[in-house]
Amino acid sequence: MKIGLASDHGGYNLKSEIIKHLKEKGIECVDYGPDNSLESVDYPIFGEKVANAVISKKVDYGIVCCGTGIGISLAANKVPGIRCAVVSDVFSAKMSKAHNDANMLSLGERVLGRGLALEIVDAWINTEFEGDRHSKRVNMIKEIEERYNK
Ligand SMILES: O=C[C@H](O)[C@H](O)[C@H](O)COP(=O)(O)O
Repeated sequence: MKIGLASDHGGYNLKSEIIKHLKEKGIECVDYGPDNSLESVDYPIFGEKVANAVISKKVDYGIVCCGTGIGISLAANKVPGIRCAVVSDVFSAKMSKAHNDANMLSLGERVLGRGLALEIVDAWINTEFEGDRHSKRVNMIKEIEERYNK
């Protein structure tokens, strides 16, 4: 499994912790920036970078972090085909994969402690999409996207 990650300054430290954690598990990580936490940067740039990497299949999944996880997920979700879930608990992390086939996860460094954030990441990467009735609903989301992207 190959995961693309990015953040803004508000999520930089959490992103770094997640990369360290995933690498310890032998999971390949591609860091789409930023390279340091000192500079204030704009989260849409980094949300789009990872979303693009997911859609173009450079990576299998994306994980992004900002202060709340909200702004960077909103940006990522503008890329057609992206289903980026902002998650703050383990149950929602599992469901975002099992039912919604989320291909990106977004976390808020100013919301979550390190321990919970890493548990969320583990739950998310270890959960599979269940398909079945959920496939129909995910396809309905794609159809909405197609209607508005003409
Ligand atoms: O949704 C947006 C994120 O939480 C940003 O990380 C946050 O808005 C950045 O705020 P500031 O520029 O005040 O650090």
